[in-house]
Amino acid sequence: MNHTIYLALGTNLGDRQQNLATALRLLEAQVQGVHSSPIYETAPWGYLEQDNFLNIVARGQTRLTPPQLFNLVKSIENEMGRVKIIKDGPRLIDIDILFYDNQLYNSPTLEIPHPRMRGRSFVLVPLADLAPDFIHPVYHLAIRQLAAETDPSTLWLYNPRP
Ligand SMILES: Nc1ncnc2c1ncn2[C@@H]1O[C@H](COP(=O)(O)OP(=O)(O)OP(=O)(O)O)[C@@H](O)[C@H]1O
Ligand SMILES: Nc1nc2c(c(=O)[nH]1)N=C(CO)CN2
Repeated sequence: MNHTIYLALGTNLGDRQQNLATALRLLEAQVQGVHSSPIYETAPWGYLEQDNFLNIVARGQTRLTPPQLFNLVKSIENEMGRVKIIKDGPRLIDIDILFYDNQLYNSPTLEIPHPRMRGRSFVLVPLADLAPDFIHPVYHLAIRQLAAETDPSTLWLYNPRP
């Protein structure tokens, strides 16, 4: 059975546009029909003394279960040489699982929907580009409403190089 998933990707180290492209290519091994939002340049959230991020949200279909999908995104983060030194600090690539159909999933290492998306413009604005009418299965609000709660001054459309 195919499941519709939404992933949030972020990067603020090295060649950020290339990092997003590499992560999407690696995802495509196990996720079909990958479609991504426009790229946004976003002010750092949390730990502020770091460079701006590029953020996107991607949708796709997969036969993987939630834990298998989690293993895939972690292996891509590791393969791309992520080094994590500071909480909320700089990273080559960060991939969060936002939704898995409209299911709820909870384990000690994985919670779906992602529990920390509310208030994050860098997640909700690109998500609203792909799925404005999707109803969040916990908050019971449309993504466009959740995006409207966030501060739009913290992100800009990024002009990708060709
Ligand atoms: N839906 C989810 N997607 C990704 N990670 C999740 C999810 N739910 C729980 N986690 C857990 O969150 C942990 C912390 O993730 P990570 O190291 O990427 O933190 P972070 O990206 O700095 O913070 P945040 O998760 O708030 O964006 C992961 O190791 C994972 O176990
Ligand atoms: N703008 C922005 N800020 C962040 C991001 C991110 O992806 N974008 N990720 C973080 C760790 O999850 C911490 N802060």
